[in-house]
Amino acid sequence: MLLYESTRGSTAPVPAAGAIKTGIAPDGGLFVPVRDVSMPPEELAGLVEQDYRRRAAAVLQLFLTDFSPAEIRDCVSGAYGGDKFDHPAVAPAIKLDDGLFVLELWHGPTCAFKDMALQMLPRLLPLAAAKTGEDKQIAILVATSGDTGKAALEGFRDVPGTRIIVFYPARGVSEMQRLQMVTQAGNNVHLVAVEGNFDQTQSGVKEIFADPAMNAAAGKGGYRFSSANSINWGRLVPQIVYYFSAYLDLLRQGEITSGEAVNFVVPTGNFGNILAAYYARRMGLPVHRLICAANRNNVLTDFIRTGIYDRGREFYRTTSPSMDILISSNLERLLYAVTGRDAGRVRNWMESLRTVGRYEVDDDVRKQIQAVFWSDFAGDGQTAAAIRDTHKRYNYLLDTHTAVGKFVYDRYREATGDAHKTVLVSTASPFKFNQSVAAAVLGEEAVRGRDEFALLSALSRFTGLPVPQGLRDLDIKPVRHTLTVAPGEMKRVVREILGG
Ligand SMILES: N[C@@H](CCOP(=O)(O)O)C(=O)O
Repeated sequence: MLLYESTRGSTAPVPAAGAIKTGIAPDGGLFVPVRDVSMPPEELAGLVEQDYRRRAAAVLQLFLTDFSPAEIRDCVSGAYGGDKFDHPAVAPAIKLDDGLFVLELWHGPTCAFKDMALQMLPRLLPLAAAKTGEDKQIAILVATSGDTGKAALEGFRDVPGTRIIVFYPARGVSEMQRLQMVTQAGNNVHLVAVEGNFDQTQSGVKEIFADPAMNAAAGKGGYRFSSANSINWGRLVPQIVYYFSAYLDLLRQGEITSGEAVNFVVPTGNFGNILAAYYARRMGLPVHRLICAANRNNVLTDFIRTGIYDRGREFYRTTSPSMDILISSNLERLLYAVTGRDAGRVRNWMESLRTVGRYEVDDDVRKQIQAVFWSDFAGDGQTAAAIRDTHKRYNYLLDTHTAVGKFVYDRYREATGDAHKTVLVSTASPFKFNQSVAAAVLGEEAVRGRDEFALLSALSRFTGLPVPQGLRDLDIKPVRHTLTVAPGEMKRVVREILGG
């Protein structure tokens, strides 16, 4: 059975069910498999003609060895079956030109890539709780810069044995993201705005996980904590699937030949999405470079270029708010992998990040990272120009986050001349960031004074595409969540909700 250990080295290894149920390791580290996992080439070849569900089951089974094939099949059909996704391929790879494809990950209920994992985790978590003999309910704490929150609320809505509390930065999400969250229905869902930025919100949640008194209070109320952020291994595995699926689609469409390496461009803030691509590569998926696209909060770009991670910088609010992050949680897993599982070094770096706000990795680590990753960033003006130009050139509308990726892809091509076929990972529907997207394609004048819903209609007319189901009717749904607190009040709120 495949076990999972902590990147900080002081937690006894556990099966996947234990890692998923716990979310974050008790020593503050992140769970990772104790050994590399490979996708056998013959198994990969056998998946070319299969649909997304079969591909997902194959990848998941390699990691979740304590889940039976029948359990995984049920989870996969529940997550990706029926009409949950509004595209038959679930995550289609769309050709823009001979060298560039867009992997659309936003056909799920909340119009962002988070649905790819957050339709799955609510199925895995109750199973994980049962497998580990858990007698308490699971209280899921989430920090969001906009997309994870809604996808987690929707995924866990009324899931028996769970209660979910989502914290978001009060002024750090798009208006559509906010409306999606404040109108969320469900008997087990709670939403709290925090007067702070995403980093403060995420640190607040991590403090709660690490606080013995909070854990005891949750226990008294009949709960144990878990996470639906990408710190939870159960969030990452379903994200590995779509990298395989994109590659298999390109093979099936005859765009690449078997074994041909491709690049992935990934807009990322918390480093979870691109880390999933890195795991796919380690499993044997032919990947040449992973191109990490950042916005003006370019802490990851600086790190990949210099080996210095320094969060001591100004925090900007951008038109790609889901990536407004300066503390990228999942980098810890990458560091663990490239140091050959050196928990001591990882612990020291993370301690240094916590206490002095920066760390610097050794040359060997930096070089290993640079051998795979390349990074650049886009400002808001460059993001808007990428939306406009891509629409003009390909008649294809990008959301702001994907546009950051497109800008960085163009930079990458210019800088390296690399001609490998490239998949641009599209993380959200353009309708979700309608204000910035409409301003980019229709002009600032055309959006001035028009509300979100007028802009949805305007974009729908402009593209000839329907407004996605998940964004319709937000103007008539009742607002159910209005609580706003200071970062220092997050613990109190959790105690009150869980009644410990
Ligand atoms: N971009 C995220 C931030 C949290 O990231 P996660 O992948 O760790 O959940 C968001 O939209 O909330």
